[in-house]
Parts: sequence; structure tokens; C-alpha cells
Amino acid sequence: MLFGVVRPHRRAVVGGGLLALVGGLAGLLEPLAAKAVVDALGRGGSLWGPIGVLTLVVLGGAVIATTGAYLLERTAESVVRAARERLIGRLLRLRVGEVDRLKPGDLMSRVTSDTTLLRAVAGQGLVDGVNGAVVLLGAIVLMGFMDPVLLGATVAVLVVVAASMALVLPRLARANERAQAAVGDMGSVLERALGAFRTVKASGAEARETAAAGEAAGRAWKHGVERARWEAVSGMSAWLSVQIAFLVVLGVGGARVAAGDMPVSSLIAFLLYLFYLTFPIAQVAEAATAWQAGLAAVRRMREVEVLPLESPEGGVVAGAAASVSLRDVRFGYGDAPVLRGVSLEVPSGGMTAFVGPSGAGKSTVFGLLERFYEAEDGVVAVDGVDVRRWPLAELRGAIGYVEQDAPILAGSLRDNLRYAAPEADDEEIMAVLARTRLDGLVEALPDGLDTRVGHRGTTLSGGQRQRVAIARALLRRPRLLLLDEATSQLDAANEAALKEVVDDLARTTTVLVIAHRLSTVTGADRIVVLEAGEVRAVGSHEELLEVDELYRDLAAVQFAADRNAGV
Ligand SMILES: Nc1ncnc2c1ncn2[C@@H]1O[C@H](COP(=O)(O)OP(=O)(O)OP(=O)(O)O)[C@@H](O)[C@H]1O
Repeated sequence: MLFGVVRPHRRAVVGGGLLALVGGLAGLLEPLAAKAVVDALGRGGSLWGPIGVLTLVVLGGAVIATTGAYLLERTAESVVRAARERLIGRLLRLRVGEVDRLKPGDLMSRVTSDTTLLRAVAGQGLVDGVNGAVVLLGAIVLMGFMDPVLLGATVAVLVVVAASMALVLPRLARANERAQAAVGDMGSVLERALGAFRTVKASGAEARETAAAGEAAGRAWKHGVERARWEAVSGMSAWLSVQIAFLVVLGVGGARVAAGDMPVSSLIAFLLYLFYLTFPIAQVAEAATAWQAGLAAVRRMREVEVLPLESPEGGVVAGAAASVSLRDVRFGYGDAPVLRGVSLEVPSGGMTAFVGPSGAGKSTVFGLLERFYEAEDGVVAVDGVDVRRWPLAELRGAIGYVEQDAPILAGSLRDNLRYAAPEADDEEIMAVLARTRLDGLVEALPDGLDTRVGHRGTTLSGGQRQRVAIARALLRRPRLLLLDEATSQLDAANEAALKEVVDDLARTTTVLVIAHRLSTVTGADRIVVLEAGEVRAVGSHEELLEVDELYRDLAAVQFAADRNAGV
């Protein structure tokens, strides 16, 4: 998995690694060049040559080593970027159902925080690990030539230490993974609290949310400390291994020298080699711990990468009003059924209203039409074609969808209106604004269409937000318009105006409206009464008043409420 992340950059890694190596070797030449300068001084000969060589070696070595280090760090950044881009590319293509399940704050931390751990894996970490391992092996081979018995003693010590490292490393990986998971939890808590900022304040929940985020930060700390502990153990065992090997070699070698089995010079050389091993062993141990962190990150990123994606095929195709049909559609978000065999025919054009008690499944029908979710059984068809057969982008391109919460994205009002139709010009925008009775608002705003609307549409009222959402959907020239509770937040005058707009639209487009306020849909071509995931009745307002008891009740409650409110 880890090498898969680095593989596309292997050339830069090898190139950077070689440069770093050459730079290091140049360091070995420096004493020789310095010696040449001193010799030349002693001989009284010309100094230009040796000083030139020394300068070349020092400067050349520095430049080469620096270039190598830069290349490696650059590669590490590229690895991080590639991982981020891959994750970002997937995030917005995830299915709605998957994102329902996951926590956005945690998903974000995987893109922003986990990916940074890859930096240590790629680039310098990788090269240090490989270089350290090569030097280690080379030194061991040379030591073998010098004295196989002492090498045996050394290797025995190293094997014990390697075994203890093998025990430590998985724990290190686990601590890393838990620390990262805690960072993800912290993101989730903060995302939740910032997403409902006013509710948090109105509920006096600042201290509780702060404590919850603090608790996650505490867990991140705890696992971070655990990681530090295992890192200390792994560093210490690397250091200890050399010390123990040193003592063992001194003991065994001393005895062999005393017995006359080996010359003292060999023992000294062997000990020097052993000393020389300290650095590569530390390098390998450090690289191994960095890889554990990288591995934890890759695992968490992988969890996102294996989630199923939507395919973005198709484009917006203009056309006439669409027809809709549902045949015995069954669906549930979890085990509990939400739609229990809904059948419905909506011809092209006209207005169809959905009414029924809260939780009856009205919004769910819209979710299936947009293919945010797929029916478990039965067929949802637009223009007579099963939505599963439609190229997804084409299907969604044909539909204008106004959500219940009508979200506004931070940016200018113009950007918000053009969100679903980026190519719309100001003339089209103004025409749609006039239809949704927003033209007066835009004129009153200091910067007109360029006015910035904040995060979640602050600076706009609830009713304005909803009309902006409707205008946004209309700019797309939908063949099928889905309005979810679109009129619930409008005042009486605006509601009447919007009713006109919707009636007007229904002449050229198929309009489906979910309405709690029956007054807005009494003129609908057909009203579908949904109850507990089933279609109870379909008909006009007058027909339903006569035949359907639930509808009669809904109407009675609604109109009584309106009378009391003086509407
Ligand atoms: N994303 C979701 N995940 C899980 N359950 C959901 C989800 N959305 C809705 N439900 C459940 O499905 C059922 C139907 O919800 P739906 O939103 O379709 O009802 P509705 O008729 O539109 O209600 P309302 O009029 O209150 O908006 C409810 O019981 C709800 O709890």
C-alpha cells in the first residue's frame, strides 16, 4: 500500500536519493582535498590547484546534497498532493447514502491531516531507510570478511533487537491510527458545533461542545504520547543493540585475542565498524517508525477509497417536460421500510402535489427520483426510462431540485444563482429573479448581484433563501421541477406570487411539490396523499375532500389554522 503511494514518483525518489548519496560521498573527499592543500603548503608548491579542488568539492558537494534534499522533499509534497487530490476527487462523488453514514468532519480530517503523514514516508524517510539498510548490509558483509565469529555474536544481538522492534512496530502503528482517529473525531465534533452555531449558543451548549472536542483532543494526546513511548522504545533498542553488541564483541574478541586466535588490530577494526553501524541502525529504526505513521494514514485513506462512487457520465440535455412513474417502489434507509410499494403515474407537464403526515416518505420519493438512493424493489422511471438506466448527470441535469432547507453557499448572490447553470448570463438571471419576486431585493442590496452572502446564507432571510434556491433551480431550465416544502417560509403575498410562478411553470415543465400548506396546492392537477409509505389516494382537491378522510382532516386543520392566523 505504502509503495503504491510512492511508486508514481519513483524516478524523483531515486534521483534525489542518488544526489544525496553523491553529496554525502563528496563529504568523504573533503579530508583528502584538505590534506592535499596542507601537503602543497608543506612542499611550498602552488596552492591554486589544491584549493580549487577543495573549493569544488565543498561547494559541489553542498550544491548536490542540497539539490538532492530539495528533490526528495518536493517529491514528498507531491505524494501528499496526489493523495489529497485522489481523496478530494472521490469525496464529492460518494453516494448520498454513504455520506449520510459518515461524519463530514472525520472525512475532512482524512484529507487534511492524515495525508500529511505521508510526507515522512516518501522522500527523505524512504531514502534514509534504504540507505541505512544498504550501509548496514555492506558493513555486515565487510565484518564477515574480517571475523565470522565476531560477526556471529553481533548478528545474534541484532536479531534479538530486530525481534523486539517487530513487537514494537505494530503497537506504534495502532497508536498512530488511534491518534489519527481521535483527530477525526475532533473534526466531527467541531463540524457539528460550527454547523449549528446559533443552536449551540441558544442552547447554552458551548461548554459541552468544547468539552466534547477537548475530550477528542485529549484522546489524540493520549495516543500521541503512547506513540512517543513506543518511538522511544524503538530508538532505545536501536541504541542498546549497538552498545550490547559492542560489549559482546569486546568480551568475545578480547578472549580470542588473549588466546592468540586473532590479532588485536582486527578487533580494533571490527569495533570501529560496529561503531560505524550506529548511524544506519538509527536511520532504519527512524524510517520504520515513520512508515508506521504513513501506514496508519494510508489505512484511513483507504477506508474512504473503497467506498462506492457515482459515475459522472452524461451531460445536460434540453427537452420537453418529463413524465414520471413509480411502479411498486419499495425502499428503506435502514431495515425499516419507508416506501412500501408506491405506484404513481405523472404525465408530462402540470403540477402534482404530495401531501401527507410528517415522515410519510414524501421527500424520500424525491430522493429516489434524483437517484440519491436506489429503490430496493420496483421501478422509478423518468420519461418511461428506469432512472438506473439514465446517465446520472443527464438525469440530474433534467431535474431542478429545491431542498427543504434550501442551502446557500458562501459566495456572491450571482454565484449562488448560477450554481446549477454556470453559463447563465445576467439577463437570464434578472428574468428568473423577476419570476421569483427577488428583483426588488437585488435592487435594494448595496452590491446587487455581487453582494456576498455568508456561510449558510447569512444576510438573507429564510424566505429569501428559499426563493434564491427556487431561482437557482429555475435557471437550469428543468424538465422536471421538484419543490420540497418550497413555500413554507414565504409570507402570504410572496406565497401567492410564487403560486403564480409555479402555475405558470407547470404549463411547460412537470412540477412536483411537497406541500404542508394545502392552500398552495388546491389548484394542483393532482394531489397524491401519502401515508406511512403508501399512496392513500390521488385526485384533485375537490375529489379528495369528498373521498379521502385523511385529506379532509389535513384540510380542516390547515384551513382552521389559516383562519386563526388571519391568512
Ligand atoms: N437520510 C435518511 N436516513 C435515514 N432515515 C431517513 C433519512 N431521511 C428520511 N428518513 C426517514 O424516512 C422516513 C420518511 O422520511 P421523509 O423525509 O421522506 O418524510 P416526509 O414525508 O418528507 O416528511 P416531512 O413532511 O416531515 O418532510 C422518516 O421516518 C425518516 O425518519
